[in-house]
Amino acid sequence: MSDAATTSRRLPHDRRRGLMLVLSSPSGAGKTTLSRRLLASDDDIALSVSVTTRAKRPGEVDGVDYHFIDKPAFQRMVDDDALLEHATVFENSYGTPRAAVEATLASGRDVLFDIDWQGTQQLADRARDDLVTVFILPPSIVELERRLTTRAQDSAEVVARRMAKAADEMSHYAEYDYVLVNDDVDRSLANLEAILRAERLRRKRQLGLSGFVNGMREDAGR
Ligand SMILES: Nc1ncnc2c1ncn2[C@@H]1O[C@H](COP(=O)(O)OP(=O)(O)OP(=O)(O)O)[C@@H](O)[C@H]1O
Ligand SMILES: Nc1nc2c(ncn2[C@@H]2O[C@H](COP(=O)(O)O)[C@@H](O)[C@H]2O)c(=O)[nH]1
Repeated sequence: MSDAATTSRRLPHDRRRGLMLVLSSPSGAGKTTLSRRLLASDDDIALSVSVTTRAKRPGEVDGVDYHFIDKPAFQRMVDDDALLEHATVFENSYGTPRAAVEATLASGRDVLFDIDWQGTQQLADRARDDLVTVFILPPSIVELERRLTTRAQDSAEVVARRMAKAADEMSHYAEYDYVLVNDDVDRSLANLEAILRAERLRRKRQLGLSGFVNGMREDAGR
């Protein structure tokens, strides 16, 4: 369909307040996999690319997967209040650059976050109304370890450290709006898309509704 045709089908209530969709999980449950699939299928949502002090994994691209920065640069961003939230996870620092998130929301698009429970709590303190939070559980602990191992991007020691923290991470699932058990990727993606579709339709996010309804009432009175 052409742009003009799409535009002409737009109704006044299609103007939306952008939302912030957060995915959290124990390491290896599938956040990155689901994020990539969602971003590929939906043009109205953009990833918040975090800054981190952790080393780049094979295949990761600076500016795409993360902004890889050193500890002094991270501390400067904290001091300048340039991060919406930040946390130490597995002994590395991670944070969400504020400017990019604000620019995306201002352009009318939604923002996707792949962050841990500490960052989610900080975002909730600042913007609960705009936040939709999803916790992703693995089908089992054995499967979680299998996924971390077969991903083959971390040493055995790093995998062991992440497995040791998994139970603690998972204990936060009840703080989230939605929980998905990521057994089958296609099914999880479909469920994530359903959550996003429904959340976009919440009355509080549809900005032009009163003008739209008033216009119809005037038309009906003619
Ligand atoms: N539903 C699934 N079934 C089988 N394998 C999966 C599934 N979802 C993800 N995987 C695989 O599990 C591994 C870990 O997934 P992924 O990197 O997406 O996890 P993550 O939650 O982003 O981890 P981290 O927090 O460490 O970044 C990858 O190799 C991925 O291909
Ligand atoms: N609080 C934040 N947590 C973040 C951010 N970016 C990533 N993360 C979380 O860190 C762990 C480890 O990630 P990995 O890429 O090293 O495997 C994972 O739980 C991420 O969700 C962030 O900006 N803030």
